[in-house]
Amino acid sequence: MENTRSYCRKSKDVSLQELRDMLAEFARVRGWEQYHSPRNLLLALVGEVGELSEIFQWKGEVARGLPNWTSDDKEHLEEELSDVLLYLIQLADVCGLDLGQAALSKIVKNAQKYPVASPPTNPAYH
Ligand SMILES: Nc1ccn([C@H]2C[C@H](O)[C@@H](COP(=O)(O)OP(=O)(O)OP(=O)(O)O)O2)c(=O)n1
Repeated sequence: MENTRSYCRKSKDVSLQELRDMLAEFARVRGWEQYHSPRNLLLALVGEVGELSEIFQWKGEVARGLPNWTSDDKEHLEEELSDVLLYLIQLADVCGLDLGQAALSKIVKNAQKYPVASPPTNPAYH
């Protein structure tokens, strides 16, 4: 499992559980579990959110689909988004939480809070 080729397999769908297990193994074989406390992972996550923000900084509004971005720019964005996701998954894991189930529950809650029949403007912005 701990080889680059197994990380690079092309998969149509990858589950949060699969990513969680790969990350746990990644940390375990490097002896990094001791550093992966909830607080440290949260700080790492926030740091990566900062790196993600830098990509958009000073660019002005960006069109959906990023039509004018180079493939290098898009690859950089993919990497920073992944860093955020991977730290988020690890944070949930070391907190003993099931992030996939939590997200599903939150989507249900969101739908109840913002029913389709509510006014046309999104109340979250008011
Ligand atoms: N203790 C660590 C260190 C790294 N990673 C993983 C999660 C992220 O996906 C990635 C972060 O690695 P870097 O700290 O090297 O950050 P970047 O990839 O953003 O590199 P740089 O900051 O040089 O752009 O590696 C991890 O799980 N645990």
